[in-house]
Amino acid sequence: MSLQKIGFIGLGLIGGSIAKKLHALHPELTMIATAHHAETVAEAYKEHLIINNTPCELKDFADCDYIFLCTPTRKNIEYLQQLKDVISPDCIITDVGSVKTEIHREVIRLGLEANFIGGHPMAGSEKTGLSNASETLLENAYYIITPTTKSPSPAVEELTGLVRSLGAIPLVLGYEQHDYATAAISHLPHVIAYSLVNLVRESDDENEIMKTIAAGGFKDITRIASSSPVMWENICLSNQEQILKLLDNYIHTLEVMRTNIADADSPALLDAFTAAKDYRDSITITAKGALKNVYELYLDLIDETGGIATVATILASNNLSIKNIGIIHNREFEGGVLRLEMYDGESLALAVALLKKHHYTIYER
Ligand SMILES: NC(=O)C1=CN([C@@H]2O[C@H](COP(=O)(O)OP(=O)(O)OC[C@H]3O[C@@H](n4cnc5c(N)ncnc54)[C@H](O)[C@@H]3O)[C@@H](O)[C@H]2O)C=CC1
Ligand SMILES: O=C(O)C(=O)Cc1ccc(O)cc1
Repeated sequence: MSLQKIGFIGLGLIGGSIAKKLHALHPELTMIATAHHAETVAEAYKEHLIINNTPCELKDFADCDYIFLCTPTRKNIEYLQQLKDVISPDCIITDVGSVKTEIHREVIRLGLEANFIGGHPMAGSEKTGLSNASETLLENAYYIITPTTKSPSPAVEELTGLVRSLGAIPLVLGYEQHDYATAAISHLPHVIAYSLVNLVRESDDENEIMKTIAAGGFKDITRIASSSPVMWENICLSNQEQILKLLDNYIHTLEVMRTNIADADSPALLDAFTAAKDYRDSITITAKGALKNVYELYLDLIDETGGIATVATILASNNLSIKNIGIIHNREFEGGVLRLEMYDGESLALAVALLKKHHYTIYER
């Protein structure tokens, strides 16, 4: 590719994953980075991702074609001001932050619109840091791109191509539209998960009975409460306005739910639960959802030696590669099932058909 030098400010889960994939694709690319912890930079150097073994100074970013801002949202904004006087005229600064309006407003205030294109990969997890970064993290995930009114079209096309080369699905959106949507599908759920965990923490007794018996449902909806507190404090303040709007609506929904439970209003409860179930069930595993697509199936494993090998052989002999495999034991699948993850929707459909032909019971979701 024509790009020669890429700089990273922040090299954690997201910055690290982008750097790892770019390095795998283009080992000749020169990459540099700075991060809060010098060890992160040293580690990235050891992995041959970057050419500096101690954190760069900002002046080192002067000849970068692209600079990826990959720190918490409010920190990214602080870097804009400092980069303004450093970057070359053709440099594109892009960020991966979860909120877009605030950074776009700062870009406009600083007159940096011709040098900025916003970005937000809709992939990630509750984990942090370079050690959890992976070159496959962004595969099949939407990557939202928010150009400014002055972002050069060739640069937008180039970034779109770069995003595609990371294995992600580029989607251009306006920054305000982005922030309302992500407040609903990402930011509010994190606020709810953190609050629910705190409610249980405060309600538990000294023997921690609640914690001990916490089952799949609680764990499913609170996994994201293990996310980085600093990152989420930043997001809540960066997208305060949109989160508050949706939080108010959500509090109202909870009040209605409370009234229906207090009034023992069965029809109202059934209506609410059925509407939610129908909508949730319509978010299929193969549809391009907001987050990374997972092409998975579950099957009852025949309880015999070599059971997993038999399944793997059926798939392999039909040229189907398994991306991930594991045994699940939980209440939902009482006997335990085998979980298989395939690379794409077509492979998933073929795998389902083949295994059904071999009389396996398949569960899709
Ligand atoms: N974690 C996730 O699932 C996703 C996160 N994001 C966004 O990506 C950005 C980075 O998040 P993660 O990579 O998950 O976080 P992380 O905690 O894994 O990494 C953050 C990186 O920023 C560095 N950093 C923090 N403060 C700094 C400072 N003042 N100067 C220089 N470096 C600093 C840290 O040293 C670390 O390298 C955030 O803006 C977040 O909103 C976007 C999509 C998904
Ligand atoms: O862990 C999860 O399920 C996430 O929701 C990850 C995530 C966190 C922040 C984002 O801006 C986008 C994705």
